Amino acid sequence: MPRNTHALAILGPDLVDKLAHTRVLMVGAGGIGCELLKNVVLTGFGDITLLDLDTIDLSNLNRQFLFRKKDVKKSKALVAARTAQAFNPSCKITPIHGNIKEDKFDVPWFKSFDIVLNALDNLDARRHVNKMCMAANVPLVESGTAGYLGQVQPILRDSTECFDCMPKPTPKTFPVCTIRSTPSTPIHCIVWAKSYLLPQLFGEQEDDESELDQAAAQGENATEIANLRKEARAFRKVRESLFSALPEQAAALVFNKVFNEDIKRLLSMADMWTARKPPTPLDRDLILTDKFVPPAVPAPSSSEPSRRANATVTVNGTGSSTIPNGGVASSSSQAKLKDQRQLSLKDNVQLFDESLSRLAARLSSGKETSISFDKDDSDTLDFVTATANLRATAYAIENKTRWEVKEMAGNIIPAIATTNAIISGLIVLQALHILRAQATGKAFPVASPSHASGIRIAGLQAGKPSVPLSTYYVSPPNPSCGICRDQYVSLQCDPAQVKLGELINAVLRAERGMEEDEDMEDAEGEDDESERREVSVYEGQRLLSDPDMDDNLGRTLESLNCTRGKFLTIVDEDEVFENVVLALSPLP
Ligand SMILES: Nc1ncnc2c1ncn2[C@@H]1O[C@H](COP(=O)(O)OP(=O)(O)OP(=O)(O)O)[C@@H](O)[C@H]1O
Ligand SMILES: [Zn+2]
Repeated sequence: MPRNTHALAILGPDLVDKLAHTRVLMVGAGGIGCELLKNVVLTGFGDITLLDLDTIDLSNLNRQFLFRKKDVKKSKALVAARTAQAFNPSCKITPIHGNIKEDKFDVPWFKSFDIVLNALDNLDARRHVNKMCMAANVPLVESGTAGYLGQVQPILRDSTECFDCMPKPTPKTFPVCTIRSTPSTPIHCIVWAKSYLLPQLFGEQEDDESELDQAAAQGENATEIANLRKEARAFRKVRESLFSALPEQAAALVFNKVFNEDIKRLLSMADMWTARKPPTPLDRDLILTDKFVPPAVPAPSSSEPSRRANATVTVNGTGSSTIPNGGVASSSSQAKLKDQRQLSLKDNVQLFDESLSRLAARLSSGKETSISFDKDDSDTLDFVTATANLRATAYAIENKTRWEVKEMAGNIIPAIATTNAIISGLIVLQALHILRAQATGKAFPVASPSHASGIRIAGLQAGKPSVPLSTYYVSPPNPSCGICRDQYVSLQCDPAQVKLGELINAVLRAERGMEEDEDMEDAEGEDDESERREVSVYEGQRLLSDPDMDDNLGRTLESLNCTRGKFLTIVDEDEVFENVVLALSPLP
């Protein structure tokens, strides 16, 4: 039986034939990408370009089934292509180990594909591919998964909204004073450890006054801000001791400043604690000799999940305190996996000491000039776990295991192989719908309340196990979208020769329908034409010229760092004409 018998029966000969000649770009060869490549190859797509910037990590193997242990540290794109090639030797797979944002992947390069399938994990790369597909007018199938949820969105220029038509919610942030002075939940302590303490001790040395200026401008408590400024200055001294004192002394110094003196100082601001429970300074010597009595963690409110409801005392005391699931801290939990073990208060102090000296040694060795949080860097994860828990103890907040801290600090929602597999199947179905519609040569049919058949968003929803799949109508483009409503023009030129002024004149001439020899102006733009439009020119967010700023008009594009792959946006100051976006590409 020929390989495509089933595909022929299901899709029909026309579409099957089209697939063999369809050029598809796949961006990302991770969790979704591996599943998707397998599907795309087995469906019968004939010409696949697969791009990924990363190498294979051990932690990928639980769900990225095109990779084996021997492949760790090799290029994802190359290994995935090699593995999938064996599934269908007649298809051509071109792997590229690179970043999709590189300038060489410009608009003409995107135009060379019939369809683009995204299998990415970050907003930045997704937005970039969206823009390139809008500029090149190539259909895009966008996808994402988070735990048990997933979504596949077809994006078709002029027919559907694009990825950027609606603003995306920004990641949650917390007021500075909550993080720095008045935490009330574990995440507040984790954010403090990861984004404040770790950078203060091991990050780039920069003054954090501007963050405080901003907080003051936003009306946060003025005395508190003044105190935080003092504290920041005191930190510089502590940081120096990390590299001059013996490790044991340095750990004690940092501990006492952060978990004792700073907390005492906060306590002295009585008005802060009239409506909330004051923190308890930690005494290092008492903790290490098992004599410290930590403040009790209040029982969780009834809205907490029930498995926590029988928690009685603190999770972080000495050997005698209980942990939420009823065991005794430290001793009985030692049998558990290291990461999932509930640490005692003393364990946390020891973990603090060890990780602090490991991090200090890394900076002292001179190999690194600064260290920032990375969930896969165990020194930073240990440090954040220990310091977040110590702070939580001082504030009578529940402690977290190293495993939980990793999830919370890394904003990680566990990736589920089955979700990726289902979503990858839906991506191929969406691609087939689009290709079939494309073959008719008419506008894409988009489903709406009055027109049931057509392209839709497909998703995997939570909370309804009986109906896991759902579809949604696609919205039309947002008329004010700055990405898909702009006019894109591919501009082939030699940036070393063309000057910005010449370029603007050429565009304005085109707008007035004039021939080149009708033009009276030169590059430096001694223009005396009253009807000339006033325009501003931007590269990305960077302003290159406007009616009052003509310094750059005589400069070449190259000298302005406007080369292949960059976009120049020409904005009509009178808003009569829509923005024109020039996509710079090389001469043939
Ligand atoms: N700008 C980019 N250019 C090319 N590939 C990218 C870009 N940004 C992300 N990727 C790739 O997209 C893939 C996304 O896959 P996935 O979400 O499974 O992430 P992962 O890095 O494999 O796993 P995890 O993040 O859970 O450790 C990754 O392989 C990543 O390298
Ligand atoms: Zn848009």
